[in-house]
Amino acid sequence: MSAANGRRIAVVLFNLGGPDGQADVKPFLFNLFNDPAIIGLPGVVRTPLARLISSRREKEAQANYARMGGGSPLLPETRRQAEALKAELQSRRPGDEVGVFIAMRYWNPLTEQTAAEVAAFAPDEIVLLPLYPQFSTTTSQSSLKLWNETYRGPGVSRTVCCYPRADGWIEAQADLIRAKLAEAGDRPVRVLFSAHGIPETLVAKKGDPYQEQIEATCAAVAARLGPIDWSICYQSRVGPLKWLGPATPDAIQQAGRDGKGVVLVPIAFVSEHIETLVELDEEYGELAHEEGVAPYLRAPTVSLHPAFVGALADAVIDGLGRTGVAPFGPGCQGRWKACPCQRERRAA
Ligand SMILES: C=CC1=C(C)c2cc3[nH]c(cc4nc(cc5[nH]c(cc1n2)c(C)c5CCC(=O)O)C(CCC(=O)O)=C4C)c(C)c3C=C
Ligand SMILES: [Fe+2]
Ligand SMILES: [Fe+2]
Repeated sequence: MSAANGRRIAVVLFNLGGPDGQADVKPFLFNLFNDPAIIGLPGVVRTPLARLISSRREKEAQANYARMGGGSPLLPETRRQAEALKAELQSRRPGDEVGVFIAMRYWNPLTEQTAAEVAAFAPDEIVLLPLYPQFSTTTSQSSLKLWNETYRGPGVSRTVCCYPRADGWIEAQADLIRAKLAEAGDRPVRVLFSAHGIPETLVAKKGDPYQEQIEATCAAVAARLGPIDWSICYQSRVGPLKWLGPATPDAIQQAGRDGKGVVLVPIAFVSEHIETLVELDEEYGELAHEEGVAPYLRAPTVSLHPAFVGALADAVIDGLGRTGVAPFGPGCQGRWKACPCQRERRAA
């Protein structure tokens, strides 16, 4: 089926998902820890372990979600981004019929439901677009793998693997940080780019490009800001493995020892949720206060920033323009080392 004057284009946005209410916390955590991309053990061990961890973690996680009204704001935030992207794409391609869908990895709307909705939309073309600027086996690859195993409808698929240095993404970040630097005035501050951590072994043994892409994003944002004091740190550590470091709390303490305030910048998230509103604002805000780190300012996530929405639209249009069966990263569907983005990286 084709739109009257053009093509039917489905854009599928991928994100992690979050519980809608308190009763969803445990099954959401179970889905997360039962993902082989998160716990790389055979199912016979992983599934009971996921049950155990989700039971043990439930109360504490529920208390954290309760601080945001009971559930995660991630889905409503992502819906607003989907609407903004749809409006932008419709204005850029008035002849096409565009549908923007959301597939969450661990909570509703889950991949299976979205795959059925996309199939019913009967697209001519599909662009798979993770809401993770930096590619990781734990996030984008996990979502894309499940999508490719699940979707059985029509349409030619193209994948946007990642966009760690996309112009609009970098500009949106820089713009939001500039506002916080202006708020700091002449008080000395360090810009701390805080990324969600992953276990070190994923980088060392699986060659996960996440850390390298985080570093690429931070360098690009810092370059656009001009001379500033900046460093990178990693938040949200879970479990017994060694994670990427330095840890964000340590970096905040270090800033204090160096006599600096902090502008904290979430650099791997594109919307607000538990990891920004509770962890960065409340938990680390308290730590900064105890450590006498002042000012402690947190840049908002890029959310609906027009430059960011523009970057997503650019990525979709770029993806649509790629021909053949190797668009923007089929390599990222489990074979990301062969992806064009990795070739660009090696050439840089
Ligand atoms: C760049 C984004 C993310 C990476 C990389 C990532 C890896 C990762 N996460 C966990 C464990 C948890 N993550 C949780 C919440 C959460 N994680 C991300 C993003 C990334 N995770 C987001 C956007 C969210 C928020 C969802 C929401 O509900 O608002 C949680 C649940 C919260 C908690 O209990 O702390 C867990 C657990 C691991 C183990 C991992 C890599 C191995
Ligand atoms: Fe996470
Ligand atoms: Fe790629």
